[in-house]
Amino acid sequence: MNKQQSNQVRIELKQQFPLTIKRIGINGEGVGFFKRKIVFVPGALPGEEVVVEVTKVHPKFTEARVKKIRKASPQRTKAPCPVYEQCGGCQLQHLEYQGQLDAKRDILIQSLERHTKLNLDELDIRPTIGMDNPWHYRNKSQFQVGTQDGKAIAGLYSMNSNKLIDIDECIVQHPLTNKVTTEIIRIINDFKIPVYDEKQKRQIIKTIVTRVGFETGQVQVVLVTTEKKVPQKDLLVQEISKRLPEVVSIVQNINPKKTSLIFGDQTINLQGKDSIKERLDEFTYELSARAFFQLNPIQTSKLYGEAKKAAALTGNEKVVDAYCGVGTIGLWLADGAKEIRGMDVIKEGIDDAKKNAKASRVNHADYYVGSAEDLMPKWKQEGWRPDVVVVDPPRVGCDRKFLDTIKEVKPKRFVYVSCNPSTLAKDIEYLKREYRVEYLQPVDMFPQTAHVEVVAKLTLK
Ligand SMILES: C[S@@+](CC[C@H](N)C(=O)[O-])C[C@H]1O[C@@H](n2cnc3c(N)ncnc32)[C@H](O)[C@@H]1O
Repeated sequence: MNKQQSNQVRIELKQQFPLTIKRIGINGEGVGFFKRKIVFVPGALPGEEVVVEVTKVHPKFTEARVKKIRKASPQRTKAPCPVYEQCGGCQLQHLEYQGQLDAKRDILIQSLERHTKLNLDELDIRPTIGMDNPWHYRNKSQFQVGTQDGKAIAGLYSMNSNKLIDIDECIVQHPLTNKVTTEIIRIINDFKIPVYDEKQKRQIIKTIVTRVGFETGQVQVVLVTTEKKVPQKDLLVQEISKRLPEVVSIVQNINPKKTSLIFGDQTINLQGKDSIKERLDEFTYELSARAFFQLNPIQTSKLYGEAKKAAALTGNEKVVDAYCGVGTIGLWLADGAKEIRGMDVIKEGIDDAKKNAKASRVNHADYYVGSAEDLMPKWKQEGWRPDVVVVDPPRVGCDRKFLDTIKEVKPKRFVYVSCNPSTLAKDIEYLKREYRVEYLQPVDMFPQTAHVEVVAKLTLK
């Protein structure tokens, strides 16, 4: 069948057909082709032969669900989480761990195929670095608060509906985050503290965020609320301190907006410190509520180790730690660098970064509040040029203005730590005239999910 004919193939809603699954797609779904049209099937695995039913038809792709598995993958396994199907927070629990690691490398390959013109046969794309025990790895939970049968609950909104799934034992979370959230909900119910304002028809306590220091055992609780005033706030704080001695910091963050962003701009200390401490190898980090910190501390050491390897410092380099958060990567690289400059848009993160450098006796690192796209051109204009640049941007990738400055400043090495292979691929493509990709190293920061983290080493041509 030629291409024109294949485009004329009509796929109808509820239509059923057999499908062989070829790959895992970027969102963790199985990917197959029906008469050359791409079909996404959540829950299906590579190598499987399934019968699917079409659930949605789009101009360029089709969504379908598994009706029957005719031939199952030998890597299919039973997902241990009781709310796996409803929750949607994890996408790959039904795939054995080695299969997940392979799938993540393949997702990276798919992104490079899609967004670059690189010859993939010539690229060194390494096997994904996994975890020994890929459970209970998350140091932070962000559970939404709601009500069910008149009682407060905390959990995640289902991927496919607006329903809040009550979660009291999430198996990818550190047990302390589960314990703390469950106990706070118990306190709210014990004292009948309202989480929803019936009159105003709005949520009062929106989200309970807990972050634990794996090495220190310290826990911070952030109560995200729509306004400053919360009924029985003092009682709630007092009970949390009484029942949960591991909680060393309780803060309130006010976010009146209805957005997907958890935090608003205002944070108030309610009890204890403003931050908690965490240790990774020999470094101690101070973490404020809004400051970014990697979610999987065990893999973070491996990730930063890879960043350090790729930076290949000799002691003489001026290094930029762009999108630095609390300064973690820069500190990791500090003993090999002559000078380090880091920047981040979150002021609390930069405040923490300065404290962290001081605590680690690193005197040759400076941290600045501001965006990478504003500060890099400014430094260039002032005549300050780095030899090595490490970036770790959010999912949207690097700003073009920042990458344009990199092309002009021409650091010898550009180390790209990425949490989104699509934007990584686009940015690599944008830099390809100036930079050669030496290798790409995926690291599994989020077992059981389809998220892929990669360290890419680029060198100046
Ligand atoms: C993925 S985190 C990386 C943080 C840090 N490197 C680490 O490993 O913990 C991305 C960071 O980029 C910051 N950020 C977002 N947009 C930025 C921008 N345009 N310029 C600088 N930093 C930015 C965020 O505040 C966040 O701390």
